[in-house]
Amino acid sequence: MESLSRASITNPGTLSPTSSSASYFLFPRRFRRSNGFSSFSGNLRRIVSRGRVRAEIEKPNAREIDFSDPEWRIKYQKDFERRFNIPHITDVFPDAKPIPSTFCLRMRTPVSEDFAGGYPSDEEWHGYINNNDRVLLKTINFASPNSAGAVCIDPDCTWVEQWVHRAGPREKIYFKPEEVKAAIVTCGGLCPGLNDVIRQVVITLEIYGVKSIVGIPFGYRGFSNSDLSEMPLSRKVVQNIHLSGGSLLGVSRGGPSVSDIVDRMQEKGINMIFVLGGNGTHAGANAIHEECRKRKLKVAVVGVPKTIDNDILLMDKTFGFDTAVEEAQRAINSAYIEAHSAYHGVGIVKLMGRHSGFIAMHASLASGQIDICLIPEVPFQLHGPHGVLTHLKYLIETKGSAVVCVAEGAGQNLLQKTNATDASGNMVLGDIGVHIQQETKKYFREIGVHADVKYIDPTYMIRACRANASDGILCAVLGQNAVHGAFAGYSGITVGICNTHYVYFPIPEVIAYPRPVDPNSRMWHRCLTSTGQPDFI
Ligand SMILES: Nc1ncnc2c1ncn2[C@@H]1O[C@H](COP(=O)(O)OP(=O)(O)O)[C@@H](O)[C@H]1O
Ligand SMILES: O=P(O)(O)OC[C@H]1O[C@](O)(COP(=O)(O)O)[C@@H](O)[C@@H]1O
Ligand SMILES: [Mg+2]
Repeated sequence: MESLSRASITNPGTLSPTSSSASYFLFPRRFRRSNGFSSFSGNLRRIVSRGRVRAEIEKPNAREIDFSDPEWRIKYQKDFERRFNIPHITDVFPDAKPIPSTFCLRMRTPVSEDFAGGYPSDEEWHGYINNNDRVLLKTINFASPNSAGAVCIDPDCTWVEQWVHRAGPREKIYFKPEEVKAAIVTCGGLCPGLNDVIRQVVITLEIYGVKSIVGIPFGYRGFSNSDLSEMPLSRKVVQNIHLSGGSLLGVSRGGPSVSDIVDRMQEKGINMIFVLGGNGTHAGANAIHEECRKRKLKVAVVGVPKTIDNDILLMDKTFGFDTAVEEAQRAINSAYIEAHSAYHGVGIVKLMGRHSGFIAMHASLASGQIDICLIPEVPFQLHGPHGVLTHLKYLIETKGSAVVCVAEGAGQNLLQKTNATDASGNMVLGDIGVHIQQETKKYFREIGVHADVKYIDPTYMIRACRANASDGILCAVLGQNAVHGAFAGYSGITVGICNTHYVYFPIPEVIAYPRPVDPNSRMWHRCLTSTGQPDFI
């Protein structure tokens, strides 16, 4: 099978160091891991003053910013508005005429059982949102770059309003429901909540009156394998799917080229596609959107970010993350009980997080049972006087037991590189959990101290769970908003939650690089306060 060609994502240039009070540097090399994204480098910066990290500098815009220009703030805002503008069908079809929305809130029960004729309604008001509604992206006005967790644009941390588009149903729509053939595809790894999103997309499409809804089996691969046929979807089919984990449609990595996908879409007459997946899937979705524009096809491509790793930029969180953190508690608690009940017990739990340690950080904080939390963003040594193993010895001597939580992408510099990639082009990581387990056993054997080491890897058990209540709600809102976005005529967008409000983002802005845990953030500080761990460098 031909491998999917990589979309090129705009690389947002560099920020010019214009202030004498601060110097700028890029995040160290470890933040520039290759995951197949051409643009994942050099976007995160920090202000350093007298060797100390003060604030994190925001991703700059495409042009260099000259902070000595009195107009820089206005210019930045204008550029921000341009970057976060969401692509619309009328960009390519200026003559496209909108029609009044068929989405309605108050409905009468349809006469037939199939719901596909849409729901009759007598009501005039349906809770539409205005196209010009906006949501504030950043809500803290940092008074100083020294304020903990400060994220700044300039060295003085000037307040700059950044507005993004509010999600929701619009009064006017750009697709006639009877002319829509909608498809849903789920790509990448599993994540709790996929079925919840599929369900809401289908239900909402039916409310608009769409009759033709299909699921593409096994991710983008479903577009190329002739033995995989599309799955007809309706409210009846999806009614109970959220009661189990996984994806009704199946998932996969790799697949056909973007041009082949769009060929298949044309053959099948698909003009609305909902793409559920992580940063790789979204890169694909954006490339599909671009290809449709190039071919002058009136197609809406809308993403719903899916990743338990929570590594999509600018969002409060992605669906499935809460469930993953909650489910991780069971593994951590087991590790704690094992360690606590053994003489000199050491429990080690590995959690997912290829580039980002969000699950490990939140699960450690939530459990209150973790002594050492190791994440990809914070380097550590195992050996030596400041290493993890020396601290484990100290914990065993003082507390009698210890529990370690490690994210799968942590400490990769300590392992032999495999240089292998999966079908999607993601680096295959070395197993840091097994490595720490082996090194811990070896270390205590060598120093002649008894240690009872137990290792738990619950990663696939966590991923296969059904969504918890809070993720269930998030999935429902995101699924509904994805459909509203498509009908409103937007394409190349994705949905997200931002300061508890729901928004549309242009895809490239949220996948420019995998969102990392900021070691300068309050949340990481809180995690350190909870574990009481020292630096391991
Ligand atoms: N840069 C890219 N351009 C186009 N498609 C991509 C790109 N990166 C990944 N994909 C495709 O997206 C799908 C999912 O990607 P993957 O990285 O495995 O998962 P995720 O979307 O969860 O990050 C795969 O079918 C893969 O081939
Ligand atoms: O074994 P698989 O299916 O490749 O999945 C492993 C990966 O899945 C993840 O949980 C999520 O990855 P995606 O967001 O790409 O689906 C990663 O943390 C992990 O490396
Ligand atoms: Mg990914």
